Amino acid sequence: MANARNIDVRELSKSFGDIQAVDAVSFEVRDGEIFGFLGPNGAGKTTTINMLTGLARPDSGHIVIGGIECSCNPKAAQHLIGVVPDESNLYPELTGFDNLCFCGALYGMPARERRDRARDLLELFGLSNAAERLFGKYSKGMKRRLVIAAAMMHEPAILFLDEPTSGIDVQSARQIRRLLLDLHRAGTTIFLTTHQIDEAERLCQRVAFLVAGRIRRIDTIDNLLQPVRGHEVMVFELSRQPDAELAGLERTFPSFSFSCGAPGQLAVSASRTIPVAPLVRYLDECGIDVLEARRQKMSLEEVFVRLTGIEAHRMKGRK
Ligand SMILES: Nc1ncnc2c1ncn2[C@@H]1O[C@H](COP(=O)(O)OP(=O)(O)OP(=O)(O)O)[C@@H](O)[C@H]1O
Repeated sequence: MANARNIDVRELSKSFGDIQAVDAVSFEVRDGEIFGFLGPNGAGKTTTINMLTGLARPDSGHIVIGGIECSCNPKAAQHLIGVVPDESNLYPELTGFDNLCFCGALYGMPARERRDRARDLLELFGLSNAAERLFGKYSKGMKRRLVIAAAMMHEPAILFLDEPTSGIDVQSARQIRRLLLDLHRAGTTIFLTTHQIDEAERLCQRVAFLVAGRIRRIDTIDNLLQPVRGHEVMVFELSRQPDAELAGLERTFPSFSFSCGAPGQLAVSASRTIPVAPLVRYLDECGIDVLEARRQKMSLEEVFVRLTGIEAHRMKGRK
């Protein structure tokens, strides 16, 4: 059924010369959810969001936003959406307030209405004190907040954000995540791209894992975390490489799995709590000192690595 706040994407593809940036991607974003598009650099996230927001033309496929087929009626679809690009699209020589009013004018809002809305959004985004300051003088975090406010001027049902917290300080990123959760609570559907797995875990109800232009998996965070729930991993830093002791460890502790990672590192995993003392004693009897033992939190990151084979640190490389 047509719904003013959902997105339906079928078999969407786009290539640049020989590069298949997006390859027959299909997914649905449900009414009022925060949906994350997660993938490493070059996975095709920006190309997808650009097609969804009318900034790039698909080679093939269908995009339906709020029940409107975008290729037939792009203008009507545009009215339903707000877009927060990865680069700022506002004017440095205008104040924050004037930038918002200008965006409102582009959407045909009457002068009074856009001034009221601009004031409300500056308040909501914690920027009232900077309303009359030039946008060019804002800090990076303030700029990002104003760019989101600008995208919300015409009260869109659906908000698109490309890497909303990349390149800003931790506190501003936290503030932006809080704002997105507030918008979500107010009923806005949010589609965001990110290469930060922990951000997706904190914000989204569902995520799609995108690798090399294709979707590997789409599911709720809850379902994705199911296989690692109750699972525990301990990492031991040792005084020497424990390769020769692996067989003995496996015989003595049959319910644990052991693997050697970085030099001098032993990873122990189990589907129950791992007691540290017996392992330390065993290693001590083998003449190996335990320098450090730490419990690893099982997270969406672990699930992503298992499903895609891509290590988390590769996700975090910047362009
Ligand atoms: N205008 C373009 N011309 C040529 N190739 C492009 C263009 N835009 C994107 N690509 C290529 O398409 C692929 C997908 O790029 P895209 O920017 O969509 O990925 P991404 O997941 O957003 O990555 P990032 O996190 O680095 O922004 C990459 O191989 C990229 O080099």
